[in-house]
Amino acid sequence: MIVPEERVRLGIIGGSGFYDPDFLSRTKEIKVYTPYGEPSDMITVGEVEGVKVAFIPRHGRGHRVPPHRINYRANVWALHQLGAKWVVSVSAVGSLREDYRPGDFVVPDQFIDMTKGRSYTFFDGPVVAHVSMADPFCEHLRQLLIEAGKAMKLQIREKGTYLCIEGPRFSTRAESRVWREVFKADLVGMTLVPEVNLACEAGLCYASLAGITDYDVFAEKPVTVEQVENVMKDNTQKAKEILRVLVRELPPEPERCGCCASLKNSTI
Ligand SMILES: CSC[C@H]1O[C@H](OP(=O)(O)O)[C@H](O)[C@@H]1O
Ligand SMILES: Nc1ncnc2[nH]cnc12
Repeated sequence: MIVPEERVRLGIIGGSGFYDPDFLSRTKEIKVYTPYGEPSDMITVGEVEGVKVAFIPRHGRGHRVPPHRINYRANVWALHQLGAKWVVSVSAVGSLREDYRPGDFVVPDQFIDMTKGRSYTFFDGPVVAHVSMADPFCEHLRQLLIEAGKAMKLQIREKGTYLCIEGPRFSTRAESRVWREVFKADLVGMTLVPEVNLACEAGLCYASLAGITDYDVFAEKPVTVEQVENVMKDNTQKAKEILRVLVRELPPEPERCGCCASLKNSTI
């Protein structure tokens, strides 16, 4: 195995519309080899406010990789290999409630998994692990993201349940009704799972920064890619600014959270 020399504090996974590492300075592109195959793209290592950061666009540059074909294991493994202890995952999501509006940000605190057949674990045997997912996100990192958003006077929602569908199609009206009324989810997207599970297994402090682009299919006009793209550009610029404010407060090592210890007592 080739272990990269670069060491970073923070890993950033860019979602739809977030492919350009232009918010980093002193950049270098590196190829990271993993036991799980190729990450979605080359990884850009650079600095934000003097802090070393690694950036990977989840769908690859130019959005070549659909949500169900993303090599989540390789992406998470690559960031872990680069020494990232903190990972922020940026996503475009649909809203399932009127008061969470396009242009708002949400830092989810829960998720529901409706995906169908992805590679969910690094522990495929003979070592078997069952990590706790009761509180799936790093609370420390969540709070730092919320504070960064508030400092920028953005509408940033402190809680939300992200329901992850398999995609690549959007939900039917009947499905969307179930997500809202039966499951009481707040957001819908296609990429959080299994990224979040894998980050937990890798002992990373992981949080999601979800930018709302649409009202899914319960609004008068159901969501389209065009609609997502219109809002996404603005959300991406705001997300980059939130990240810039975040790194100023990001400690070198996580201290007051349990996520990094989640593998303890999880293996059989
Ligand atoms: C282009 S709309 C659907 C697409 O956008 C979201 O991706 P990401 O979470 O990477 O921002 C959604 O999950 C779908 O993959
Ligand atoms: N309505 C929606 N459903 C699933 N993924 C999305 N990404 C952005 N909007 C979405």
